[in-house]
Amino acid sequence: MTTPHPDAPEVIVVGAGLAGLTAARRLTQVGRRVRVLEARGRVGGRTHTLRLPVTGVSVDVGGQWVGPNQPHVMALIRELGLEVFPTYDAGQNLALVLGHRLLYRGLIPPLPPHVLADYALLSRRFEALARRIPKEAPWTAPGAEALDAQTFDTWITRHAHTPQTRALMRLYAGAVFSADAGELSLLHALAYTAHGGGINGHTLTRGNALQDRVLGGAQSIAQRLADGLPDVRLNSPVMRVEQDGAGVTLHTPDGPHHALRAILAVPPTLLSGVPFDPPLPPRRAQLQQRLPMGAVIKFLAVYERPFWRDAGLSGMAISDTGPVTVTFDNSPPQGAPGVLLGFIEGHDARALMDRSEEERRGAALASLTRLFGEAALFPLETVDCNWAAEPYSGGCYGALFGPGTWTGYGEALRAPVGRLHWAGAETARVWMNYMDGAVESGERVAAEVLAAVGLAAAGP
Ligand SMILES: Cc1cc2nc3c(=O)[nH]c(=O)nc-3n(C[C@H](O)[C@H](O)[C@H](O)COP(=O)(O)OP(=O)(O)OC[C@H]3O[C@@H](n4cnc5c(N)ncnc54)[C@H](O)[C@@H]3O)c2cc1C
Repeated sequence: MTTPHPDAPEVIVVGAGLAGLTAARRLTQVGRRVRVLEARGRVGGRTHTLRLPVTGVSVDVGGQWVGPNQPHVMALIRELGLEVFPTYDAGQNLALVLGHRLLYRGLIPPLPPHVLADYALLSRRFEALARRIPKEAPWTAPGAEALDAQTFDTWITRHAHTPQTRALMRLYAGAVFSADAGELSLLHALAYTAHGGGINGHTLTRGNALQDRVLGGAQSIAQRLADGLPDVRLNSPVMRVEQDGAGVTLHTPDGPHHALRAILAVPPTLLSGVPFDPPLPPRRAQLQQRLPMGAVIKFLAVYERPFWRDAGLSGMAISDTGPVTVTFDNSPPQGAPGVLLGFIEGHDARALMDRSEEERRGAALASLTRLFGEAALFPLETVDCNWAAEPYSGGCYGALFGPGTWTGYGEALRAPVGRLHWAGAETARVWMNYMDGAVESGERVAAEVLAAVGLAAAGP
């Protein structure tokens, strides 16, 4: 490895998602020379805004919601001069649970009183446990080993007394983790829930994480960030990472890139396929093997108008019969055309992820029709994003922590390895696996790198 050239970047950021670009912005703002290497031909990573060809409407096929309880991303949106608009939530919600079609307002459908009591007890018990978990370091929680030795589903099965309560909690896992409850450690489910201050923080609109969408699409945050940076290189997948006493060398198809330090702001599991020289410490290497990505297909159907609003429906629905298990009204702020968003998650996503787009479309429209009637069968156009098919994401919304991962490997999640620093939504100390967490991790890692290299003159 050669000593970095004086004109070379001081810091290389791998990944032009919200985490990497936030870190690059903060370092650039204090005069550091930064290069961003991005594998895809676009910035934004797990945020992706598409303009649809037939109707011309813009839709987010990746992350989209932000809320007032998410200070990092909200502050960044303001700083970049972007605006948000409220999620449409007027009218009644719809639930299909165990074959019953129910209309309701708020979070919980009008189930029989004994079921509501069961759900209230179970969710309170779950949230009380969640409050005991330190979000930044779940492995230090009292009784962490026992909580991490069982799955969320084991806990649901043991403590829920009615099939409806089990169905609702499993829907929570699908909607919030894009996974089945059986794929998640209980400790992870609790810690993650704690990031939102409870179940409602993750699942409700007003005052919570689903309150707003970004005008122009969520990808515009990344685009604005990148526009302010001098050296963002697209189509530059990092294929090998080297470090020694003098600096780091990152190899892309265009050749080597040298710097003093590197920030790796990509989903940890993707780094399992990247050789490191010297090899990463065993705990870090095994951590990367143990963080599979969730399974989600985000499906959007565009209609001339939001016809469900005529029937007094909000467009928000939950269903324990897939493949679409959660829907929202995703129409633009002016209310036309009408856009229905359907999430396909966990086992439902696995059943469809290897099928053709046409087959996924047919299955998703059948679900929307079951919920909203015949009119849902005839959209002007549809689009979906099958995130498992995206090689530079590997799935979404984020990494899943199965049993044993937090307690066995948690300490390695953010600990720098020599000149290598870790960022990304998976490493967030707040709102892990959300856009807010990605931004927080970018801020945290920028401060970490500055502490290592100093604010002024370049030096190791
Ligand atoms: C369908 C879906 C819905 C979601 N909904 C929401 C939501 O409503 N609200 C919310 O807050 N969050 C949501 N999320 C999650 C949110 O989008 C992510 O947590 C966040 O965008 C992650 O940002 P990041 O920078 O950490 O990672 P990423 O966005 O994944 O960025 C990592 C970047 O690294 C690049 N990369 C990977 N490997 C390499 C390599 N070897 N070399 C160079 N570059 C590489 C990738 O191409 C990518 O651009 C959703 C995600 C999805 C997919």
